[in-house]
Amino acid sequence: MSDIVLEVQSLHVYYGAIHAIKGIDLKVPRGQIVTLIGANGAGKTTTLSAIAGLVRAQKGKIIFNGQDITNKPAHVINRMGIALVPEGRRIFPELTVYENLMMGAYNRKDKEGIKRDLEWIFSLFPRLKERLKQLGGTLSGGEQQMLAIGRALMSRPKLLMMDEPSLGLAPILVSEVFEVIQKINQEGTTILLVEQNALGALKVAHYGYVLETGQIVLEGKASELLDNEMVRKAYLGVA
Ligand SMILES: Nc1ncnc2c1ncn2[C@@H]1O[C@H](COP(=O)(O)OP(=O)(O)OP(=O)(O)O)[C@@H](O)[C@H]1O
Repeated sequence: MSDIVLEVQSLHVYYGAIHAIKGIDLKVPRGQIVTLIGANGAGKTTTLSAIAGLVRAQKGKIIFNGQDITNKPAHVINRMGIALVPEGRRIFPELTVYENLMMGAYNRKDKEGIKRDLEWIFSLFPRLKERLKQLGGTLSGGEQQMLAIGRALMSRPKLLMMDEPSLGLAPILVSEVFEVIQKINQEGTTILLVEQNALGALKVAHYGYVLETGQIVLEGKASELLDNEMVRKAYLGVA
């Protein structure tokens, strides 16, 4: 199998007359964390949505594990192994933590595997284990984010996509989220991470793309982007 899990080729997305994505190319190598950074409205969410089959790609191709998944239905793409943790911690507030996690495993039948993965998620997020019977809506913001990530992991994705997982969290939880992202990756999951927190994202990522008004304006190893003058000025707030 190729070393590239995901390849986006010349992707264009329109919302009516708005040309939101203007020919994006990106690659996610197996086993890595790739981050897509950029300001509000740059097109980060739209890119993830197109990959997940939630918005239509008008032009271009999306290749996952060598298969063309462009404009396939979202549930098919999910079943093929791509999970999305959407922006804003969209968990089910009226379901318990356990039920929320099991929603992520809806298309699995391997009971033993599900049990093993639950234990894995508890080792990543011990607080979820303590709150298993609590309703999702009663969790703190940080715990809901952990639950949203845990639920996505319950589908055992080959590619985990996360949209602004650190957004709106207290600083201590922000570093916790980045630590857990790194741990999930070290334990074998390939990750495409969208973030406005460029510093946090570039510190954990292997490779990064900078998106501005629907186009990639810069890409490189994360360590090089951290040293790049344009990135430092525009995204890290340092000279
Ligand atoms: N449903 C929609 N209908 C019309 N325009 C949209 C829609 N969603 C996004 N857009 C526009 O597409 C562009 C890209 O938006 P997108 O949400 O992908 O950016 P983003 O980088 O993810 O920003 P954010 O962090 O705010 O989500 C913006 O100009 C936005 O206004």
